Amino acid sequence: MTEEEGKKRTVEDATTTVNVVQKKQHQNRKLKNKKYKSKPIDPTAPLGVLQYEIANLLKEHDLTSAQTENDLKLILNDESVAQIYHRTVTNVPILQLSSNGDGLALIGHPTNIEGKQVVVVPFGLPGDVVTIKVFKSHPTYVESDLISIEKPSNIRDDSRISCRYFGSCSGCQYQAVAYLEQLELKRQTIINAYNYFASQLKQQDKLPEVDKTQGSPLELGYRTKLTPHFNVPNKNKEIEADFVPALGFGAKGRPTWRKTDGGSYSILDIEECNIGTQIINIGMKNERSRFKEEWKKYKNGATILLREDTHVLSDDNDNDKPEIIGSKNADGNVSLVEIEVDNGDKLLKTCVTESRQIVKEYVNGYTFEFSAGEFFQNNNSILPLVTNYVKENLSLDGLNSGLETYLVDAYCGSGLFSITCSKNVSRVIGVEVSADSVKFAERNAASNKIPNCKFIVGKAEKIFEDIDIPASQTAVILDPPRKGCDEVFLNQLAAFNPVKIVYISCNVHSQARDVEWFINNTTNGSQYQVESIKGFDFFPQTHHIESVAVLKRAV
Ligand SMILES: C[S@@+](CC[C@H](N)C(=O)[O-])C[C@H]1O[C@@H](n2cnc3c(N)ncnc32)[C@H](O)[C@@H]1O
Repeated sequence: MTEEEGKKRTVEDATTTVNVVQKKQHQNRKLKNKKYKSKPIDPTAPLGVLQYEIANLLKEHDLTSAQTENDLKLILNDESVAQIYHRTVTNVPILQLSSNGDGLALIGHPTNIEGKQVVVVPFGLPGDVVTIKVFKSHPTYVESDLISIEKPSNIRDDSRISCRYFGSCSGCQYQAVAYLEQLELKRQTIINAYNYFASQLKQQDKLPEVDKTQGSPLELGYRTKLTPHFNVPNKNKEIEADFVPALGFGAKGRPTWRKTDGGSYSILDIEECNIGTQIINIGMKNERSRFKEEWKKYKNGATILLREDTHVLSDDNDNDKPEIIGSKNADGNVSLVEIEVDNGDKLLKTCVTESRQIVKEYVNGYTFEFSAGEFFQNNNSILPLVTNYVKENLSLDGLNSGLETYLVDAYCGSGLFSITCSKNVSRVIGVEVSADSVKFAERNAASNKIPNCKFIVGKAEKIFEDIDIPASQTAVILDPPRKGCDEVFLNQLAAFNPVKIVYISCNVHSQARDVEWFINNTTNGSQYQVESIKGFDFFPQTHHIESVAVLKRAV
């Protein structure tokens, strides 16, 4: 610690001592009777994962949870105690990164001289030394706002930040970090996830080393879908004649004590988003102008859909020109972006705002159509790399050569993996709960001239009702939503006993939980080994990571 840092620490400790005295004085006052109500949390959702991260931080620093508890009853019932908790703290070293991309640190406890508080610092990077304002308390941690960076981390380079909203928008966390470093941070998120949620497999030495994260070919301008939203003020609230609500994304690092003009304090007004594609940003500009006129028609808030639609332009056939429907500019013309890609194709991009409108994407030579409001992956640039990787890891080509091979695509959406992995497979069966997506999966198989795909509407486990393909010649793709697979499905998957499982997930925590449960708790699970785990960076500049785990039946 430098002399200057030492002085700051002394000031902080002195403040803490004064606060303890103040707190004791206030303890004698009559308390109101507000109670803290904790809400149930999915352990694999960000707040659930935070509890694992806190436990890990305490272990590393030899602290007990009793030493870091916050007295919520006191804070809720005595304003002056709340003021003691919610204070500015200087000279705070950021120790770790949460999987949500926030810094984690330990600060002195305001009412327990022996204790510490765990503090979450948005936009803090490990190695930063920062000044923070604590503004909200929870039983096991406090939330803070980053006020200033006293000493930057060696992975921080603020000159890299290319978005004017970075630091107050909840969308991106890592714009100040070099891209290769971002990939390493995300690899660490995967390692941590398996440590927390597959700890038995870790202890049993049944987990491979996590591979290097595959980067996205586009680091900015990649998002083909954005959904800015707005809230309408309560009709009893007086508003200025020219008032327009904020239209954008969740605000972060801007707590209620820092009020701004207009809109809800929880939504940040956004005019452009530099992780969005060019046409999505043009659509955002168009729709913002329209929204200024039209927001009063809405009783409550709403979300505006901006989804990129792509057409390959054919020079020689005028009849092939696409029907152009999409977001219009102030002159009433549909906004278009024309680009030429490496193979010489000319692509025409529009921005669709109607959730039922059909849009197109091109992946690895295949064309996909789907309803704009339904699920489709959001970063087209990385899809050829992911689909190739999944295909290679199904290893259907080399499976007992001469025999027929089969693929089951559970949670198949509009057929992305079924279709891109269908070559050299005898049959593909996809299952998907959304009937609309299944309709498009069938249509996509037909338009791509893939005759061997069949799709079923239903929950993933429906696939096992009448399965007539041999498990020893079958590989299974899983790509569930964030909450992961349920036990009913995993039990039936294990009973079916396929040779290979490729599990793709946008929530590596539920993936790790499912992989451990499948191997250690299902009938045939112990026959499987985890062959590889690799991250794919679908969302550069953000904390999100897509993880692909490959499981192989060893016997
Ligand atoms: C992450 S998306 C993956 C879609 C597809 N694999 C793709 O990459 O385009 C998850 C899909 O699972 C579907 N889904 C959600 N719960 C399901 C369930 N219990 N059974 C089957 N499909 C489900 C959703 O509708 C969604 O299309």
